[in-house]
Amino acid sequence: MTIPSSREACLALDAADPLAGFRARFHLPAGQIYLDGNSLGVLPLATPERLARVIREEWGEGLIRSWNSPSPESGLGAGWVDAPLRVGERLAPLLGAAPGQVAVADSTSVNLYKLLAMALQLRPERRVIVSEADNFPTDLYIAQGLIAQLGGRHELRLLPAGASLADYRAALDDQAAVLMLSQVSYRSGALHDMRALSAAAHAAGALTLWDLAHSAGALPLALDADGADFAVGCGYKYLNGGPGAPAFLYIARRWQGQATSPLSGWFGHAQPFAFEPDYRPAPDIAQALCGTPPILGLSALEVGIEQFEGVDMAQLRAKSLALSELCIGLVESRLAGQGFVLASPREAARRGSQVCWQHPQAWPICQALIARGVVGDFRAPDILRFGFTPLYLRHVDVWDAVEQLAQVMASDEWRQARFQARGKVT
Ligand SMILES: Cc1ncc(COP(=O)(O)O)c(C=O)c1O
Ligand SMILES: Nc1c(O)cccc1C(=O)C[C@H](N)C(=O)O
Repeated sequence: MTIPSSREACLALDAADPLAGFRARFHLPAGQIYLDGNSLGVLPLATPERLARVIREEWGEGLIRSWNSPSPESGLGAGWVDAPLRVGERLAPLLGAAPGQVAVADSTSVNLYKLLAMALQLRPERRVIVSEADNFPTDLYIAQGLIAQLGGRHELRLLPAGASLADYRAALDDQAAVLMLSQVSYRSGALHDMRALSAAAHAAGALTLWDLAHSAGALPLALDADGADFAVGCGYKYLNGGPGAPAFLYIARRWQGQATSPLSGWFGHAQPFAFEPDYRPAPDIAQALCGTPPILGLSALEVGIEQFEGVDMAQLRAKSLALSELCIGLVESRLAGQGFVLASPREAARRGSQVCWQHPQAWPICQALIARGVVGDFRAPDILRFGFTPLYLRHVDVWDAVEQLAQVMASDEWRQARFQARGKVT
């Protein structure tokens, strides 16, 4: 891609952008360039009204009857009880999943726990979970905790970030039960080849569990076609479901009914409202549910997912890469010699939707940028991270953000930020 050489050239790209119209669907705070949608997505304009309706009408008026399916006679019933599967069904096309394989529930961490335990049940003779040392900590902590609960007979085998397909093939021996990876690295934005790694895992007799926290809504996904066995992901990042939005989980149809969630709550029962004393697992994806669904969070997430209606995911991917290429090109040309080292893969096809820079002063630079209204984030020890959300970011935003970065470096602002308190979220 040729990097636009002026702000006007960026504006021209925005004018020709087929996704430009989607920006109007979101509330974007004035005076900010938000490059953190990979941590917490922005507010869809339709969300407050939808939540107000759910609160006033479904909760306020319908009360307990809102759990039931809508009734034409009484006008009551909001189908709350079906919300985890209904919203899962709406999300499924974005994940490349045929119907009946996606549910929305719990947090990503809890879903990892449930699905990792299920995957291990399906490989009872095997003892190894293969993953990446730089995986998001919660993924590793969940695996460590589960291993301890299972009596310490399993092992977490971690490959370094950047390990090749050949390295994974070598690690996937006859003891490997599960390959558990984040498809896009939260730290570097590196993108794993799901199809090739799933095939490698299957060739070794192992299953796959993919964390799609930084993939869902950020790039086209094809869980079914790529042979994924299990997957989880966050609702509050690129899906714009709001802070603490419920997470999602995917279980390939071939494994449904073959393994049981270790959290055998009543919503995963074959007939929750039969109130039987003994647990009888639902035969389908509902088995991975546990307790009462958080209706307000689910309603907000449903609105977030609706914003993708009419979005061509190939166009979204093309724009995501154009924005990240623009960031790389501009930083490298305008800030050459100022200590910024690209920490994301240079090859576009190997990147998710973020660009990360290693810099010894990444933290104060990040703070100085935030003070100027350019909100990216810092990841210890020395990573400055910019997330690109193609539905609401423009080329000109990238241009302006790099301009601000250049001004931060030219001034002494970042030196002042250095002496402020550390330990905040960004
Ligand atoms: C790859 C990945 N997995 C999981 C999580 C978070 O999981 P949870 O929503 O359970 O906090 C994050 C970010 O917080 C993440 O980046
Ligand atoms: N989940 C988060 C939270 O509860 C508070 C602050 C940030 C987050 C994040 O999403 C971190 C994120 N997973 C990351 O990629 O760094």
